[in-house]
Amino acid sequence: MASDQELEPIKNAKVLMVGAGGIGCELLKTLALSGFTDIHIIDMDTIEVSNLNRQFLFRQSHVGQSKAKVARDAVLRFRPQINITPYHANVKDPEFNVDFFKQFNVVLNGLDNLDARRHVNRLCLAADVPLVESGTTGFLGQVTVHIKGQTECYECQPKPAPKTYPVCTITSTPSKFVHCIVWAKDLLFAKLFGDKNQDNDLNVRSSDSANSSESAEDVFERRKDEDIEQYGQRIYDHVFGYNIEVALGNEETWKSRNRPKPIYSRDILLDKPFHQNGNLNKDSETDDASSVSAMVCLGLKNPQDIWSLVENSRVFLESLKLFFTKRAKDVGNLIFDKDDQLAVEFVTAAANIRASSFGIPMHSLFEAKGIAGNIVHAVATTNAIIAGLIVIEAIKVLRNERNKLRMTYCLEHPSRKMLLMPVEPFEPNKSCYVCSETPLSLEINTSCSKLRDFVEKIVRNKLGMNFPLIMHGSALLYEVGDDLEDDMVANYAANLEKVLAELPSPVTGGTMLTVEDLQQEFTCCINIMHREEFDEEKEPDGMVLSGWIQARTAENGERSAVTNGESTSKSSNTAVLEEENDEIEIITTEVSVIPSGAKRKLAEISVDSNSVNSLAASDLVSKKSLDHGDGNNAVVMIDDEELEGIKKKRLR
Ligand SMILES: Nc1ncnc2c1ncn2[C@@H]1O[C@H](COP(=O)(O)OP(=O)(O)OP(=O)(O)O)[C@@H](O)[C@H]1O
Ligand SMILES: [Zn+2]
Repeated sequence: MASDQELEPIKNAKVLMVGAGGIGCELLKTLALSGFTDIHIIDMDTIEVSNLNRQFLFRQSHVGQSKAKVARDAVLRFRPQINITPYHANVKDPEFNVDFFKQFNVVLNGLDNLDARRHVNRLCLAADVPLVESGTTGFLGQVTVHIKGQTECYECQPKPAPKTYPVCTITSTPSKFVHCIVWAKDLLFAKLFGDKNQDNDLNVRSSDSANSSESAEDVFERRKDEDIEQYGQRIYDHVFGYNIEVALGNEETWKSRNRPKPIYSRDILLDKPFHQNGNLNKDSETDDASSVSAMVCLGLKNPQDIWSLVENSRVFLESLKLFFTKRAKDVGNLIFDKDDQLAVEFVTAAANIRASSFGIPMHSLFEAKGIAGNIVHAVATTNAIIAGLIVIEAIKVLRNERNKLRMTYCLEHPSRKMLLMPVEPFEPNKSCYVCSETPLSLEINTSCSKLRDFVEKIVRNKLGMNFPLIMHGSALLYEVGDDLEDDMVANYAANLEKVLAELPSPVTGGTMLTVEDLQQEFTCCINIMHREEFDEEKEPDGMVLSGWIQARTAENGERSAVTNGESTSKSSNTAVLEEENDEIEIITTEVSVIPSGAKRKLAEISVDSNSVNSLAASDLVSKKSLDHGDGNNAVVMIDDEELEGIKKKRLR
């Protein structure tokens, strides 16, 4: 039992929790039961049915209500004497500025995306408030402590890039089910139901147009004289039949691979009644677009069943038809969403038919949804363990027990009979552009790239700034803010459309730009280097940001640099475990959010499409990672020798 004196720093502490989801619910409960009396909590979300299995402060009747507010009410029921202040808001909102952060003794993150984590990290640095950061993915989890000037900040280690697949694997030579899912989701689904202006590398030429001298017709366009059934069958035959035959013509490709088999709807659905077993669900007629389901229409009930090729073909045609008849308003704007039942049905069916063609085992809708949505099912126990560890570290921070601070990793399999691995925190990375003053370098074609490209791709996406201000010497090139004069707004808008070298204060090779985020109170300098050409596949942004290298470790010398993680907006608490330079990465990935109108290159096609969030365990744990199935989950095994190595890499 702790003495009154020991409890004093806890009782007097004012803490900020960010996120009231899986970790957040556990954390709020544990804080309240540990003696904390002044807790502020920010969460921007409302409660969803899918949260109820693990976010135990919420009940069915709370669905649709603010997570932060309901969590507060639930905890006050068993700890009525404490103060909990909820904010149903985005932590990136301007009200949560440096002054707001300064009122807290410690900030505790229970977030699920890189964007928000980076933002909180910067505010904690600017306000000089310690941050306890956390993340879980299935059985894996981690808690890290970040104190300005004493330990690494959250961004000291660059986050790994999302897992990507070579374009040709996706379009021509899939060998795993995940390749078929990526094809179905990022190419076929996007082509049929998404923004027509997006880049898409599906073969759009049919046999008719290939033979004709006229310019190729896009086979994915519905013809005027075609009913929806005919259209669906034509798409089916094109993507699973004709395109495979075309691919088979390239003999070289198949010398070392199994040849795929073209599949035509007439061969699969021949003589089969349209609705199987007579169990068509006639009651499925509904006007509610969100509940439209091909499975319901076809009487397929169990999402864990693996459908036959005939069933997959039926679901493919039915879901395509339903999109064009019941969800016609959405067509043209759709982005795959794991919570969109009809989209998941279509993608499952399309991926399975393609898998069947390439001799790859088919999967159930449940499994396909998990792969397409990058879902690693959350484990409530991991969240509870991690929340407990956050509170332990928070208490050490409040008691100023600097030497006792630990970053702790929750493993899937015990190592030396231990499931939890504590590691002393690292010192700050001297080349971190966030917590040190090291300038970054940007290679860019200053005579073609516009200021807008620089702002979108570098300042917002790579550097994660929300309210940027860009200066060249004393000349202001760009600024965002509510209180700007009209002529300044017009001036900055005009600057955005100018190429760098033609700005009022020209930006060319050798220019040093200062970029500042007024809300995050974060400044960094970027050394501009002019470069004429970029490799479209390897450098799709047409610019390369560098200078942010990994810190030295005592034993290994320089760590190799990995690329920056991308910023995102909405996310889900999902994860993959990836190999990177022989080290383990625990990565929280996010559901695709493709900004409307944004064009994506095929080179960027990935399971999680465009964003990754990492809690960089990479520098701590050597690994043997056994990839299971489609690479979404991996078993971590750490042997004794490796454990010794970890111990040696401690903060000096
Ligand atoms: N920028 C942000 N501002 C405030 N809260 C945020 C922000 N980003 C994420 N969050 C919150 O962090 C919490 C993370 O919780 P969790 O990882 O359990 O995700 P979830 O959305 O509840 O569940 P799932 O994604 O698995 O359906 C969510 O409640 C989410 O609303
Ligand atoms: Zn740093």
